Amino acid sequence: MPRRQLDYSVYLVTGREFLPAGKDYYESLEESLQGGVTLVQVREKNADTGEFIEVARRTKQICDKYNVPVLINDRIDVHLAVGTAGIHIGQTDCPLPLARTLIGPDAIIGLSVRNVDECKRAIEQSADYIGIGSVWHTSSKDIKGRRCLGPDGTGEILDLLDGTGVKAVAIGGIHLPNLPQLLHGSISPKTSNTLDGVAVISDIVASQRPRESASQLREIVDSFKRARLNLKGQKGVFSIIDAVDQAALDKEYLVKKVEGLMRILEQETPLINQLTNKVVMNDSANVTLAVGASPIMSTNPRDVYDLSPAIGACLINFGTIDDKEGMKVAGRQANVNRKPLIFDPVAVGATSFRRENAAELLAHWQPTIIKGNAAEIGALAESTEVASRGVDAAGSGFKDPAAVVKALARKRAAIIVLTGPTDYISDGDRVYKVSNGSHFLEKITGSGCQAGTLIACFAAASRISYLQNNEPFEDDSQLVQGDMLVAALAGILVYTVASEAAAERSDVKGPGTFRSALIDELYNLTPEVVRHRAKVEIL
Ligand SMILES: Nc1ncnc2c1ncn2[C@@H]1O[C@H](COP(=O)(O)OP(=O)(O)OP(=O)(O)O)[C@@H](O)[C@H]1O
Ligand SMILES: Cc1ncsc1CCO
Repeated sequence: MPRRQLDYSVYLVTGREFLPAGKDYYESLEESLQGGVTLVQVREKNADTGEFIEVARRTKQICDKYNVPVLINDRIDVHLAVGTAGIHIGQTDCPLPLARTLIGPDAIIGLSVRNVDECKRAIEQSADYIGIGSVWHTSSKDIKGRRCLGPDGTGEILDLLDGTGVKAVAIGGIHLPNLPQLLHGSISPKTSNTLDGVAVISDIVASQRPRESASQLREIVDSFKRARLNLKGQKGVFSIIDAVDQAALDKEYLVKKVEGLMRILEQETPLINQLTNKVVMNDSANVTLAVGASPIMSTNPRDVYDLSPAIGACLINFGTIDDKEGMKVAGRQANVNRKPLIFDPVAVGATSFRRENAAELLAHWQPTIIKGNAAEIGALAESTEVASRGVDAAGSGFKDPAAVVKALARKRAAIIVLTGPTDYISDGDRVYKVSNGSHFLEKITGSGCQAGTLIACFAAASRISYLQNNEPFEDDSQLVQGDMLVAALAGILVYTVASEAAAERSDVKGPGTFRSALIDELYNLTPEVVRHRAKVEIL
């Protein structure tokens, strides 16, 4: 008989030590079940055997009322005494094959895994599920300086589970604000496998209102699962639903969408917060104004926190890495407030300092769109095909740029924009190729940074378009609402088309006059000119 299937969506791990003062454990447990907890693990680190059995027995009694299964942390004897659904063991607890012989074929066994090797062993030993962690630092477990996996490390492990039937939950530092980031950011790069649920302790146990806490977590997990079902198969991260899908493959349709977004920017003037480098700050603010949006270059952690609810999108460009704390807060708040977050990892491949900073930021928040030149995208993709020369890329580029952007989009669960004489944009499913632009863009500093700024402006417009029209799009659990693939295309197209118009002007004599002509042409650009000049291919 196959073992019972559990619903891992919101997996509560108990911890009486985290209860708020005056809150009773059983009362808190019952409220959390009413809020939608789907599975409970009784974890007692300090109780003696008799007390553990008593807590487990009463926990099971309450969970039975809600038809929610109970697992026991570590202690096979307690599981056998109480007759729970199974056990959860760690790497240093009773070995899984021995545990299986002791508890029989019908009970569930879950195993904690911290890396790919432990996951492979868990599959070999036929664990029913694995608990992947720690995803982030947490006060409830001593992880002794071990590196946290982050959403992408979690995704690498999920790749191994595809087709095995082994289920997976993530654990460690998971809270309501970072839950969407985790769910989306951990979609596995090769097989698009996803978490079956998340294990939480303090968000529920330490809450004065565990019912609300559990129900908010449940809502996010449920809507994420619905969205994945809607995406059917191997679609990209931000794929739109089938009705629009065919149309999205049509160049005319895309250009029309870009035109619509240009109008929205003019009408709505979204505020774009840009944590960017000292070299380009002024030009970036001016191109923002030229397309109708409103720039603010705020970097102070408190300030970016307060601004986040009011902005249309946030750009993080670490060209001069001056404000890392501000970048952390701004990115995290963009995720919390579901605002598009555009990451421009300037010269990330050039130094280990930059690589480490990019890794730290990417473990802290989930970008919506990542934009870079060939060296930057190559560094993030861990490819050695393109070297960097400071902030520029050296050499002729990738042999198969479309494959690079597609794979990285899947790995990072973000839209990827690769700039250069030809630009490639992908959501992990489709790839758009844009052949507009001017060689003068290579002769002014920060053209890539300005392209990133414009992508942020159009991401804000795309979100507004979604909110205004309730456009048919993927489920509400998406980290950011609106078609971010079209937004990225719009930013690149508008910038490169305006650069062509600027380069053709008779008063443009070189990079200096080109630089100011470019701002004028962005300001004067009409949707009709974009339509006329657009060189977009759908690969
Ligand atoms: N030779 C070219 N012909 C046409 N367009 C170009 C050319 N080189 C760059 N571009 C365009 O310029 C913009 C910036 O791309 P690029 O790859 O040069 O960025 P970058 O190296 O990050 O720049 P920076 O470091 O100066 O910010 C993109 O929109 C790209 O399409
Ligand atoms: C030149 C330069 N140095 C750091 S950032 C920057 C702008 C182009 O990326």
